[in-house]
Order: sequence, then structure tokens, then C-alpha cells
Amino acid sequence: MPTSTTITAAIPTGTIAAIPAKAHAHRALIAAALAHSPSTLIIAHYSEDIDATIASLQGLGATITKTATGVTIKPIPQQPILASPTIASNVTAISETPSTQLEKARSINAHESGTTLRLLLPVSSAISPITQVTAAGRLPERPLEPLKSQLEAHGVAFSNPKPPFTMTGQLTGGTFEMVGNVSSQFFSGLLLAAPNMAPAEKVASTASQANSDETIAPTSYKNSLANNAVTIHSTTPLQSRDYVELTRKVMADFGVTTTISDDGNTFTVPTQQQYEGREQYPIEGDWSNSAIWLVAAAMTGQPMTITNLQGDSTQADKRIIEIIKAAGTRVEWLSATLTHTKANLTSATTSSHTESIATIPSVLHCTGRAHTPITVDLEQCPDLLPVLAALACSIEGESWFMNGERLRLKESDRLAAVEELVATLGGQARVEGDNLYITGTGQLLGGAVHSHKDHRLVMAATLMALISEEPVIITDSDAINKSYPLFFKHWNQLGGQAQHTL
Ligand SMILES: O=C(O)C1=C[C@@H](OP(=O)(O)O)[C@@H](O)[C@H](O)C1
Ligand SMILES: C=C(OP(=O)(O)O)C(=O)O
Repeated sequence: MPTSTTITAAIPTGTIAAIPAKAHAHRALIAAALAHSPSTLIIAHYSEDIDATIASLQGLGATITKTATGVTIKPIPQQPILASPTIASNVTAISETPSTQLEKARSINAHESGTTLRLLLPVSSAISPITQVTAAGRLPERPLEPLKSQLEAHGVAFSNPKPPFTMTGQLTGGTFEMVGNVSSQFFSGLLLAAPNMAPAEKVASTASQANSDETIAPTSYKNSLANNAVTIHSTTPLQSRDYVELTRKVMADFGVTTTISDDGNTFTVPTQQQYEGREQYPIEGDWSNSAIWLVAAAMTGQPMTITNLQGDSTQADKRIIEIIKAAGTRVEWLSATLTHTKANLTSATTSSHTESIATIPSVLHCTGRAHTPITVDLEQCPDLLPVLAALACSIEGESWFMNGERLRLKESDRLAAVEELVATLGGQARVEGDNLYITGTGQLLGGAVHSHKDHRLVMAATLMALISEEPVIITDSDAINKSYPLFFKHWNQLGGQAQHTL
């Protein structure tokens, strides 16, 4: 049910544990579901996006069970699944031939999660001859090109240009080429799928052949035939590249090696590799959502301590540290409390990675009000814009957010939505081309705003309440559940004031 939330200027301050990183969780869940042995992931909290990936992997045949400490994953059987008569009759409109009727149509419901959809399209088409794909909210409108054309060139057919659609045909390997300025998720998806792609020269590569009587060979067999690597090339400088690095890291964690060219635009996955399951694999803390707490500290000068963050993380939004430091806030890792932290680490201490986690500073302390306007290049960390817009409103002078073209392609058009949010609350913002400029005065008026059903707009509007004369009332604030369902609970626990009305 849609919710409105009213937020006053009461300041949150104190200590908070970072929630599990959804970017890391998506990738680990997928790698585990493709492995040839079971896995357990340590994950303390979920979100709608993580749940979308879990449900979609179940739709592809994985058995995933939530436990007290995380999830257990029994991988997707890598053989064609025979359908029950009921399921087969549901897929006859898609494929009329007897053999494919015997294939259970696997399904992906990505809900509103772009990462779920764009990572799982290549993965699913590598392992399944038919997949039914649905999505919700703004996601069907968000781009699938040039990924879709590349999948088509490698043997996959789509019943519709955008979800809902049915994908048929098996994804073959070889070389993929795409521009790198639409979504890095296309690259992550192809990388994750690469070990399961059929060798280009051995398996039929046109979609029509998916409707023939051929049975798709088990992956292990296909890979044993392969003698050439899968290559994924970005024809323009790759944006959001840290997300692809995170993909490569998770693949390595699950036993699959990838290489990257010197210019960083070409990725290679040697074939004949298989994902290995992992026991007690910890999902690291989320930098994107921790940025909310760091920005709250920078806007108000009230200290904030965040536990469960990795200083050596490959997450793109770790950049928040350098940005708020440049604005004049003090940020330090509290190594001195590490022994204490280690003793208190709940899930992480039980992991096989205990040692490496324990030696990495994981407690971040942030204090001191920001006072210098910021200049941020959004190319590599697009998700930070909304919360940084709140920071910019709190600093006197003009802050610049550059190269935000891809912000238009998110859960909302985030350039326009942030401009509108600032203006509605009484601040000054203007979009020029792909840049956003905000002139802060340290104060806003407050008032009623719409979230555009975008979780990061909810975060931004909540932060803006901290410097508003009147409360901020956000409609459709339940959009927050996409990435951080516990957000308002945490806000109130830290001394903020957020009250919901239905
Ligand atoms: O791969 C990922 O987990 C993500 C990549 C980024 O998208 P783009 O690469 O489309 O910018 C980011 O904005 C998104 O929230 C998550
Ligand atoms: C853009 C986001 O996610 P996704 O692309 O996975 O929908 C986000 O979390 O801000």
C-alpha cells in the first residue's frame, strides 16, 4: 500500500551497521546458483531488489532457502528440465514443437530491479532454451539495448522488444561488442553468463534452431568442447566500471577467472571454467546506502559511526568518502577498535573469510559539518547523486554534478527528479545538458514532495528535511523498500523523526 512519510529536522546521530550490499548480493546469489556445488551466503537483511534476484533464480531452477543467518543455495540443475503437463500447456503459445513443450519454461520476474534483469538475461539464455521474463514499474522502459542486439546476434530471440517477453534460443559465446555508456550491467551479465555459454562453433546459433528438435547439451559438455574464450568489449570508455570489477571479484570468489585489457575496456573469460559453491560467504556492507548516514553527518556536523564497511571494497560508491572529505567533513577509519569490532562481528566472524575481514578497518567515523561546495563526476558513481544533492543544499555556494546522462535511465529520470525535488523544497537547482548545478544556502523551506517511486529520491528528501524550516512530506515513500526497507526504522532509532501515514 502506498505510504506517505513526514520527516522533521530532528537529527540522527550515533552508530549504525551498514546493511548488506545489494550489488554484491545479486552477484553472489547468481554465481552460487550457477555453481556445481551448494553455497551458503551470510546476509543479514534483504530488500525488494535482492528478493527479486532470489525469486528469479528460483524461477530458473535454483533452490534457495532463507535461514537465520542468510541463504542456502542449491544450484540450478544444468540439464533440461522436464515440464509437468500444466506448465507445458502454458508455454505452447511461445513454442509449438514437441521437444520444447517438454522443456519447462523458466521464468525471471525482475520486478523493478535493473540489475536483476540485465544480469539474468544473459545468464538465463545461456542455460535455458526458453525463459519468460517480466518486470515492473519503470523497468520495462529502461534500456536493454545494446545488450539485446548482442544476445540476438548470439542465438537468442525475443518475443517483444521490452518486458514482458519470452526469450528463446541458447546464448553462444565468442565476441560481444557494446558501447559502454548505457549500463555496465550489460557487461556484468555477459561476464557472469560466460562460463555457461555454448561454444560459438559447436552449437546452433540462430534463434529458430531453438525451436527445432535439438536438445540443448549440458553445460559441462559444451564447455569441454570449447577452445576459445568469451570476449566482451566496450567500444567506448566503460562507465560505472567498478560495478564490473565487483562482478569480476565475485566470479573469482566463486572460482571463475577473468582478465581485463590494459585500457580496461575488454574482458575475457577463458572457457572450461565452472563456478564453485562457497560456504559461509559474507556479503559486504553497502556503500551506496551508508552514504545516507555519512551525508547526514556532513550536513549537520553531528557525528556518525558506521560499522561493517570494507575499506578495500570495489563498490563504486565508496567514493563518498573522498567527496565528503573534499567538502570539509572529517572521515576516519577506527582501526583502534578493530579487536573490539572483530569480537562483535556477528555473521562475518563465522565465515571462512574471517581473517581478511578482521584485518580490514571496518568502522568508519564521520564528524564535522561540510562547508565547501562539491564537484562530482557522476560517470562512475551515478547512484550517489540524490543524497549528494541534499548535501549540496546544506553548503553555501554552487555545487556541480557533471556527466549525469545515465541518471535519466534509472528508477526515475534522476536529473529531472532531483532538480524538481530541490526546487519544490525551496532550493535552487538547474539541469544544463547532462550536468546538474545546485546553489546551496544551508536552508530549505520543506513541504510536500513526490518520490517518483524512486528509493534514492526518498533518501534525498529525508536528508533535506534536516535543513528544512517545515517538515518534509514524501508521498510513495515505500519506494525505499527497493534497497533499504529498514531505512526509516534506522532513522528513528538514531534520533531522527519520520512518521508514516497510509
Ligand atoms: O551493476 C550494478 O549492480 C549496478 C550498476 C549501476 O548501473 P549502471 O551501470 O547502469 O550505471 C548502478 O547505477 C546500479 O544501481 C547498480
Ligand atoms: C539504479 C539502481 O538499481 P537497478 O539499476 O538495479 O534498478 C539503484 O539501486 O539506484
